This record gives sequence, C-alpha cells and structure tokens, in this order.
Amino acid sequence: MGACTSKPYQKPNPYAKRGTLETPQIPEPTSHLDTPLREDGVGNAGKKSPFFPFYSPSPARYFSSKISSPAGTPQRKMFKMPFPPPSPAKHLKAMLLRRHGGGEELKPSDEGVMEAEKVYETAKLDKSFGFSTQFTNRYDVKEEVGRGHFGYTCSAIAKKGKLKGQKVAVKIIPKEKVCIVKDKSTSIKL
Ligand SMILES: Nc1ncnc2c1ncn2[C@@H]1O[C@H](COP(=O)(O)OP(=O)(O)OP(=O)(O)O)[C@@H](O)[C@H]1O
Repeated sequence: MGACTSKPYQKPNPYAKRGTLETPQIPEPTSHLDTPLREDGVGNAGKKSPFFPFYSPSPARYFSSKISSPAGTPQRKMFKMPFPPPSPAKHLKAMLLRRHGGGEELKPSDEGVMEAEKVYETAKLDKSFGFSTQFTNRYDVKEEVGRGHFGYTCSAIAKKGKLKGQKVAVKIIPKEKVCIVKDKSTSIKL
C-alpha cells in the first residue's frame, strides 16, 4: 500500500465577509500535462479532457466549454431538437371523433381517442337505408354477428339463387370507408 498523496479540497468560505473570501490554493503546474486549457482554444489539441483522466483528441470537451470547435466538428447541432415533434395522429383521431358525433367538448387526448373507439364499437348498424334494391331482393338481412375494421358482418337468409333459403353471412361496408376512383374509362356504381 502506498502513501496517500491526495490533498484536502480547499473550498472558499461562503460565510466570510465580502472581500475577504478565501481563495483556493491552486497548485502550480508541475508539467506540461497539467497546463490549464486556454479559453481561445489555441494550442489545446490533444490536451487533457474534462471527462477522461487521460489525454485524448476527442472533441467532447467542446460540448462543455465556450471554446469554438475546429472546423467540421459537430458541436451543439445534435442538441438542437432533443425530442421529435408531436405526432399528428392524435389530432386526426380527434377530428374523426368529432365527425362521428363526439361533440365539441371532447379534446384531442388519449381519453378522446378511446371515446371514439367506443362510439364506433357501440354504434348500431342502421339497416333502414343504404342497401340497394338488388341486395334486398337477394338477401333478408338479420342480426349483426361481428365487426371488422371496415365493415359489419350480418347473418342473412338468401332469397334467390342456389343458396335460396340458406343462412349466409354478408359483409356490409359503409360508403365512407370505400375509396372510389373514377376516370373516363371506368365508372363504379354503388
Ligand atoms: N361466416 C361467419 N359466420 C359467423 N360469424 C362471422 C362470419 N364471418 C365473419 N363473422 C364475424 O364477423 C367478424 C368480422 O368479420 P370480418 O370478415 O369483417 O373480419 P375482418 O376481415 O377482420 O374485417 P375487416 O376486413 O373489416 O378488417 C368476425 O370476427 C366474426 O366474428
């Protein structure tokens, strides 16, 4: 075991009268390795780092000092935007919620989004309108048996064709969930 070579830390006395503050005793540099870093950065290349007890050409010390980094060294750029911008998804979901009758009092918060999902899940399928006569002539739609992302699945009794009299499942997709592309050559009838 070697002898302890550490020196007591000499902290200025905060209770001393103004003007009589004790100044810490800074030992004189004993070698070129102990030379303090210059504020202007001149001649500091490869000098002692404030983070590591060894001498490194790392630019890390530029992050904590006022010294301007050498040309081409990324300095504080990476700290300009520490957090990514907020996602627009919440606002979109809140807008959808309002469109589906959520009301103005609902805010674009997580609570509001959950409300919107609840509104969709609890809404009853309105069978009083929307089916074409071609469809109603063919199927007698009964109760809803399930629900997917896009539409409702209902049980139905076929009225015509091979399946006449049989129980079938029909999937009903609301018009607003259908994307219609129209151009000169094609036209889609609903
Ligand atoms: N033939 C069937 N008999 C009984 N129940 C059915 C039948 N087909 C679908 N279902 C019920 O309806 C639910 C939704 O079915 P659907 O096929 O619409 O699901 P999905 O493909 O996930 O929906 P989406 O394509 O809209 O996301 C199913 O989870 C199921 O419970």
